[in-house]
Amino acid sequence: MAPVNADIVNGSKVTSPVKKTLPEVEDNGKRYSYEMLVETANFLLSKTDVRPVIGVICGSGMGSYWNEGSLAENISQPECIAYEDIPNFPISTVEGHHGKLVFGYISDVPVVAMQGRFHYYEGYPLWKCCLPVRVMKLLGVKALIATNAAGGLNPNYKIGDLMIVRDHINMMGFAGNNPLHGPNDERFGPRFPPMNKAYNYEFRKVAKEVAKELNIDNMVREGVYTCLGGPNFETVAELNMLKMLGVDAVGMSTVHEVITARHCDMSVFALSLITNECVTSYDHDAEANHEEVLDVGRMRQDILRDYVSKLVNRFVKYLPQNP
Ligand SMILES: O=P(O)(O)O[C@H]1O[C@H](CO)[C@@H](O)[C@H]1O
Ligand code: HPA
Repeated sequence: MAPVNADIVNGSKVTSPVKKTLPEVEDNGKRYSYEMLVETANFLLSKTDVRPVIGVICGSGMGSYWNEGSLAENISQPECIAYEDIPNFPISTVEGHHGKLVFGYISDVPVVAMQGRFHYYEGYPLWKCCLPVRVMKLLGVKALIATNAAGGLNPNYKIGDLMIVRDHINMMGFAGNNPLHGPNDERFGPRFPPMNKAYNYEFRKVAKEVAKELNIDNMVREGVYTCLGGPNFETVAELNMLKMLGVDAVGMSTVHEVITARHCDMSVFALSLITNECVTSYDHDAEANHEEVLDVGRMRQDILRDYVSKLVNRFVKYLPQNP
């Protein structure tokens, strides 16, 4: 048997090499009412004059932290509010996820961006991971742009490609884990929302046109995303199963956010950055890791920033008008 690591276990007394306070993420089954989220939205509206119509979720390494030149940094007249200062909001615990809402303008369109999202593996139930999406709705947001880092399962995909999400497979939902699980508040949306038009057709069409205009169509794909619970990356057998099911890219987010957004009638566009190749053979030496995910995000940040800026500018024409 390998000797016990003396840095971790000192005699019978277990010590931690790095002192770290872990965040409280347990909710003890408590759900947030419509009224509580109205309180959160009103708090935010009192802190800024920006009235966002598009919400952006920045994926891992895709503006999820403040980095010169990143998508989030491209927001003009930015007003940042830390998650920990927002009533009823969870806090970000993942490396590379900053934990701030940024209000401001992209291409002169008022937006709110999440610099850091919430994942199931952090310990949050799915409804809580998606709480910001409902808050966005209450702020007046009409369309959601969700970006994510994902492993490329489609053998034609290369690291650094962008995948427009055409559809998803809700693997966690198959096991009954759904952000809409529990009592339904009709003020957000119906008990049984349809999902066959989850990813807005016009947005996807425009995104392909814009890719051509920016001369990046050789790296822009369209495919099916799935979200697994994480935090471990997948086994070879799991990835081969997902491949058989028609999955093109694998991640640990987005699906529940999209379901929540569609439930409350927001239009949705989602974009995956392929940060690593999914390993589907036992002969392959590579191992997925989060550092690579963040590095590829940095590598593609300029392209992503310019692409999303142009998308915001074009999507705005397709937003439903107020009655
Ligand atoms: O989906 P985002 O937040 O972009 O991040 C992806 O990258 C992380 C793994 O490296 C996971 O959190 C996965 O979901
Ligand atoms: N699997 C799951 N989530 C991910 C991956 C992956 O390969 N890459 C980035 N997020």
